[in-house]
Amino acid sequence: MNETPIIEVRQLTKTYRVGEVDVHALRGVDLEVQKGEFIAVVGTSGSGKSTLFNVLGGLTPPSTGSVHIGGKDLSHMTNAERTNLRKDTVGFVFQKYNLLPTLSAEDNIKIVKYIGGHGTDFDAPFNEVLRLLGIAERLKHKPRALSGGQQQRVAIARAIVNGPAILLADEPTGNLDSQNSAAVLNLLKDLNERLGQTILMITHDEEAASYAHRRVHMRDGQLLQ
Ligand SMILES: Nc1ncnc2c1ncn2[C@@H]1O[C@H](COP(=O)(O)OP(=O)(O)OP(=O)(O)O)[C@@H](O)[C@H]1O
Repeated sequence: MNETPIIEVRQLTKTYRVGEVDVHALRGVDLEVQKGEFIAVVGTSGSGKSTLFNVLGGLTPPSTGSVHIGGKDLSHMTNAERTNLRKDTVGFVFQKYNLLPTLSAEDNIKIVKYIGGHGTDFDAPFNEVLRLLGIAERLKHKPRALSGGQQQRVAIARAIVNGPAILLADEPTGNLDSQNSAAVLNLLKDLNERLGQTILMITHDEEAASYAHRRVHMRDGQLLQ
């Protein structure tokens, strides 16, 4: 028996109105992602990757078509439900790490647990995340004392520490050299293989995409699978 996909996108379109011109960023996208998959969405600049990411994360409303996340129809969600989706179901990682500069690496991760209402109970999964981070000796350091790759790994830990069903990563290695990119991609792979984290990663880098189980190509607002 097939499980319900964790992400199910049907005939999704998104059109932006820019002055007098319609920009068709997504033109009928279909996508199914099963729980535990690690998928790379590859495509050139302007192909619609970030728009897809923003729609999946409930940040941008689609024009037409449907998106189900964890079996729930995004278009039928209230604003409050969409906020909860961003808080509990989807973890985000961006090209820029967006860490708080005055907090240590460890507190950057822990603060999300406080905000998320999960209290101070730092359970086994949290400790496993810290272990997989591979920067145990640097956790007390502020972000500026960490390399870009280390900062991105902290940002990834922060994104998943509340156990989101899906991790959306938009160009997570876009600012990194090849050594730091490999460290970040290996962390994503470990999280997927060891914790079963579902990951959707956007990239224009084929090398980065090779870490995923499956890659789909985006061109002119359409997904070629
Ligand atoms: N907020 C917006 N308003 C108007 N047009 C937009 C907006 N966001 C994206 N677009 C347009 O939609 C198309 C797809 O953009 P999108 O950012 O999704 O592509 P992308 O593949 O993520 O590109 P990049 O790799 O450069 O980030 C482009 O033509 C872009 O100019």
